[in-house]
Amino acid sequence: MNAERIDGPGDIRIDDIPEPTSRPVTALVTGAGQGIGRAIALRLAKDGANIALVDINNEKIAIVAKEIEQIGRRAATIVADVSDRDQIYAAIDTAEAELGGFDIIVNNAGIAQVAPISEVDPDSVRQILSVNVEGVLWGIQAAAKKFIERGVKGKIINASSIAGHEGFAMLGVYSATKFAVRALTQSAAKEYATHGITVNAYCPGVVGTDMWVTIDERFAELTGAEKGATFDQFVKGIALGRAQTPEDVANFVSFLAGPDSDYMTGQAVLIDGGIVYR
Ligand SMILES: NC(=O)C1=CN([C@@H]2O[C@H](COP(=O)(O)OP(=O)(O)OC[C@H]3O[C@@H](n4cnc5c(N)ncnc54)[C@H](O)[C@@H]3O)[C@@H](O)[C@H]2O)C=CC1
Ligand SMILES: CC(=O)C(C)=O
Repeated sequence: MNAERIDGPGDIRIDDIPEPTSRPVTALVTGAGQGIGRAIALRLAKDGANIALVDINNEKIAIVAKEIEQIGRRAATIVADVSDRDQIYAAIDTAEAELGGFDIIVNNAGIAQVAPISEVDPDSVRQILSVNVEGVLWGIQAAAKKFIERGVKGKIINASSIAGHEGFAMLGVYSATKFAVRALTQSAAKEYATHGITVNAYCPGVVGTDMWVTIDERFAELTGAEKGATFDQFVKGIALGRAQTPEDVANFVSFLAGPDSDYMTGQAVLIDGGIVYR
């Protein structure tokens, strides 16, 4: 038997199994100041990446930067609003200049809106569309341009939600933005595949972050529910029986950012403990 061959069917050679990436990669994470974005930034740093932390909140990303330095990776803090296209392009330039590369973008920043459809108004709709949809769109566009310019087979990873697979009462506009993220993910995957760029999305369920505190408070105002009751009710609907942690999401994003997902593109994967089944 050829010593380089692995027993079993097929024609796999040991040499064909990829080595883990040998150089540190640079990942840019938006909404990295807290919650899911912070957990993703820390996890990707543990995986070996240097991290560009993008957020509108400077104090929060400064704290996360210190945590990343404790892990032994480098961090750049970049204050930018994802809804502003120029700021996203500038953020990527800064990340590349400060960290010496740019390989992965996680378009994580997002905001929630809780309102019945009968009450939504044009300003609030424009605001959530600009952050959750335009923010992801500009991130995809700017990252893909840079990857193509540099010949990098980069990874684009977007935040959708269970609400991107199913419309929820009082979350209609939010749900619409997260369906839109799935559409952008699929279209971009098709447009950029020939450059070796992959585009995927993660769809969390009920994650105990500040976003859910706000959602719960707003449900309480609108429905008269006790504070905490809406969150508890959503958690009761989770097959695995507990709320999701930001780290549960980050574990999956680590897979999307790493070489094991190289043959996957255009997918928006539910990682929700069993709430929505598709
Ligand atoms: N918390 C949850 O249960 C779920 C969250 N998601 C999505 O995951 C993503 C992260 O959510 P969380 O960590 O829970 O939110 P969060 O509200 O705890 O944190 C969001 C972060 O994004 C930043 N941010 C907000 N607007 C921004 C803008 N225009 N530009 C740059 N940064 C901005 C905030 O300053 C904050 O640091 C969002 O896209 C959200 O829609 C999806 C499914 C479930
Ligand atoms: C916050 C979120 O994405 C929900 C309620 O699905």
